[in-house]
Amino acid sequence: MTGRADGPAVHVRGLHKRYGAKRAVDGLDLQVERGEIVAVLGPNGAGKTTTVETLEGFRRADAGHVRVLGEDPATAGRAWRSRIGVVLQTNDDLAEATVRELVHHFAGFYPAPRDPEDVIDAVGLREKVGTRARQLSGGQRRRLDVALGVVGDPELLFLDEPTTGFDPEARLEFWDLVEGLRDGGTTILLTTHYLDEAERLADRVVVVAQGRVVAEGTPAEIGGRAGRRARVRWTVDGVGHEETTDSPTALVARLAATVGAATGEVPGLQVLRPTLEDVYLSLIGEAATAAGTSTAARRGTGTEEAA
Ligand SMILES: Nc1ncnc2c1ncn2[C@@H]1O[C@H](COP(=O)(O)OP(=O)(O)OP(=O)(O)O)[C@@H](O)[C@H]1O
Repeated sequence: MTGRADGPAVHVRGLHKRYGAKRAVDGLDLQVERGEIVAVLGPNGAGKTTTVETLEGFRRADAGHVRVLGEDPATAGRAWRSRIGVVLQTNDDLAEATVRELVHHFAGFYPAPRDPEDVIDAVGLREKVGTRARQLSGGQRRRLDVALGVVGDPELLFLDEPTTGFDPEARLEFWDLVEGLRDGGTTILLTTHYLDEAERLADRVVVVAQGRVVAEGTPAEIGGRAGRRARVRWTVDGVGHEETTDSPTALVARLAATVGAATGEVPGLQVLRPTLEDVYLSLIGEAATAAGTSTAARRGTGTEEAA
């Protein structure tokens, strides 16, 4: 196998893709290092699927430099494809086959697959090995999709909204599975609308809006999250108080010495730090405002010209 550890897994500069007049991807840059889990977040229509499908070789870019495992997906051949894993929805044509038959069958497509029985264990389908695909629940079916995506032992795995429709317990188990794949050396590019999923799994988060990256960083630091001010709440005689501060520990110590002096407790005390969701919503809000302003500016110019 060539260069399993060479260069970034994904290197994209200035990716553009239009559908008619719609700029779905508008100058997007993205880098994924080997061994990372990167989560791509963004509102509906931001261009995530278009980007990911371009990286998978299913769509052609209009412009830009795209390298996935060192090759251009638009021209890469079968050997390259066997090094990436794509989790597709289980094809209905295969619904009569059992879990075991499908995982073994797919393993046969790859030059150096994982042991199919290990994969069945890893996705938690041991009890369902003899069950036909059409008889699986939605969450079990998605696990089967993942099994088929990883059985080839990919270097790079694309997971597109993998836990949509999962119950909470299944999501937790799935997250363990993804972390196990990362610990085994698989690079993972994840798209998700679940911010808790990104926070739990991602080494880095990339926020896409209007076809571009508007922010990226670790879940703890993206958008200046680590430096954002904390809100401290407490109550005195049933009346709520709130203060925003850079030094919540000092404020809490002061409250303990004053409000809490008599009982040793500060009633209703809460220290609230910005969540990933707070930061994400403000980032895409800012991006929408900026885009709205520039659209309005363009429209204004157009109107003047027409008048
Ligand atoms: N085949 C297509 N033909 C025309 N327009 C398309 C096509 N695919 C996507 N688009 C448009 O391109 C834009 C980006 O779509 P894309 O599916 O990449 O977004 P997304 O970020 O994946 O959204 P979601 O979170 O809803 O899956 C949208 O405005 C969409 O309507």
